[in-house]
Amino acid sequence: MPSPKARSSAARSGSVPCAGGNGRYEFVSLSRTPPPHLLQRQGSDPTAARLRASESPSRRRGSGSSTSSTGGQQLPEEDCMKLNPSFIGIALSSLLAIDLWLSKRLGVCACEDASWGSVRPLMKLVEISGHGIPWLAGAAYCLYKSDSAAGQEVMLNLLMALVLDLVLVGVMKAVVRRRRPAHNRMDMFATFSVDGYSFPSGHATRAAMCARFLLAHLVLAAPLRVLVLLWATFVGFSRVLLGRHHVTDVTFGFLMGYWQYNLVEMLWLSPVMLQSTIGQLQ
Ligand SMILES: CC(C)=CCC/C(C)=C/CC/C(C)=C/COP(=O)(O)O
Repeated sequence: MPSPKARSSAARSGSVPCAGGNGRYEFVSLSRTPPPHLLQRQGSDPTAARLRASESPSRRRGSGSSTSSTGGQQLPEEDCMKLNPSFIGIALSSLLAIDLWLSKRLGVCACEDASWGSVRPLMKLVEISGHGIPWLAGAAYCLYKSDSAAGQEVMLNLLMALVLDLVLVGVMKAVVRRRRPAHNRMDMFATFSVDGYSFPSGHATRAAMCARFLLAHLVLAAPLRVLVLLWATFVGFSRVLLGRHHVTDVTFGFLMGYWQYNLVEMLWLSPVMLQSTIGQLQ
């Protein structure tokens, strides 16, 4: 990406971005002699060289070398890279900047002194409602108490889904290693070491996956179904309000949790498998 310095000096000298020898953009002065590689291709006519500069990058590709020359000066490859932002690179950096800015602005319960600090205890209750321990304990208890084969099957698969979620999120966090927002206070209860990382939000994956699971396997009245959806949304949103996560951590977490439910359906433990598992335990 062109540095502000590069941009301002380019503006002063009337330079324009143009193609380097390897199809990347360099800054070339319109008022000075064009670089030799442009002159080589166009003879000694600077106007023709300027016209070539507006060609599509794909047409220029393939004529490259590992260094590029500007005004007769050899520039190392890395210097040219700084002047050659790709569209995806710019889009990602912009998204990241918006994400950081928005997450900071929305972290209104990040501490007691924050603008909505008084509702922090309530947000922490929402946090506990989406924590792994109550869900694992609840599913294990329901499995133990269930006296129908269908109920046992559903609860065993919910347990399997919760463990799968912990593993997949743990692996993802360990690979991506994104730090939590700077304004987060690390006062969460019962965390693994990978929970020091931010991407994706484990609460968001669990909320999305469990909401889909409950809606698919429990017979619930319409108001309860709405409540489940509202709960899942609120768990995700509360992560940003508490300052625990960036907006993108939660958005990706929701998508990952939604997809994880598909995986659970694919890996669904059947009654036959259940019988043999119970038989082995007895
Ligand atoms: C039985 C057993 C080993 C349970 C472990 C449950 C546990 C400690 C889950 C971690 C839940 C947690 C704090 C996730 C972090 O969520 P984020 O939304 O902050 O990523």
